[in-house]
Amino acid sequence: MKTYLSEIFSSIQGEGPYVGERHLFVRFCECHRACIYCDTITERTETVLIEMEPGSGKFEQIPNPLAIDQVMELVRKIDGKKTNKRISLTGGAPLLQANYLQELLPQLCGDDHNIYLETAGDLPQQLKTIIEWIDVVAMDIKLSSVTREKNTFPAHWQFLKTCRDFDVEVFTKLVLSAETHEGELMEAVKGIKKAGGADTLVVIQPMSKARKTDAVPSGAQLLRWQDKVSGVLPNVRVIPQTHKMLEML
Ligand SMILES: Nc1nc2[nH]cc(C(=O)O)c2c(=O)[nH]1
Ligand code: SF4
Ligand SMILES: [Mg+2]
Repeated sequence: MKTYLSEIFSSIQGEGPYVGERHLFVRFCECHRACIYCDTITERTETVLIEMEPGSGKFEQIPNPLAIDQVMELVRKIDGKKTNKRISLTGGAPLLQANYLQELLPQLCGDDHNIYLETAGDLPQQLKTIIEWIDVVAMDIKLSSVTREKNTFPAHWQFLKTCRDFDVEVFTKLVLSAETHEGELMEAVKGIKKAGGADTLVVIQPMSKARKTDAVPSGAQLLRWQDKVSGVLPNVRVIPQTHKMLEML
């Protein structure tokens, strides 16, 4: 089996509650969504860019698609000394490649890697097929007032409930822009409470300026939303994308 990857690199996790940890990022091509703030190329690429020496800005290119053995060999080469605390599967949408992950993840776990899944959080059926190998799920709850797409709350609730049913560590991430509709935000938070429980961690991630939008939220908006959200779910943190401040991958 083969898959299309866009990048493999080691960096400092820049998002969420594990911010600051060293992670090995494996980025999958292709996505079923089109968030207006997307900062990633989501098309299939001809080659995968591999930063063999972290932070060097120098990339080896290997033609896509990649077989499982090729990915395992690359991971062993880059992370031979196990300097990375976790392997972050990101995209694009890694869950679109669930069949591939069913073969790759047992091998990565066999090498004792901790698996962190970065996901749009809306493909519950695909999640079920690989959840046994996942250690941490970083799931988005997409607001249509922010993404400019149609609402997908029911899929998010099923997804979050699946994480809870399988007892897998999960946190929710709400990317908020200046255009966030407060009613939609509060509906999302109530949905999170119902599907995930009152102890579910909510990370508010202020949208970063992107190619198609510069509607970054103000400090006053973030403070207001943190107050409102914490009225429903007490465990809420505002964490910006720190790797962008550092101009790192
Ligand atoms: N440093 C760093 N941290 C990240 N956390 C989530 C990322 C992503 O693109 O999914 C990301 C990324 O691209 N780089
Ligand atoms: S889900 Fe992620 S990768 Fe896909 S379009 Fe949205 S921001 Fe981009
Ligand atoms: Mg990113």
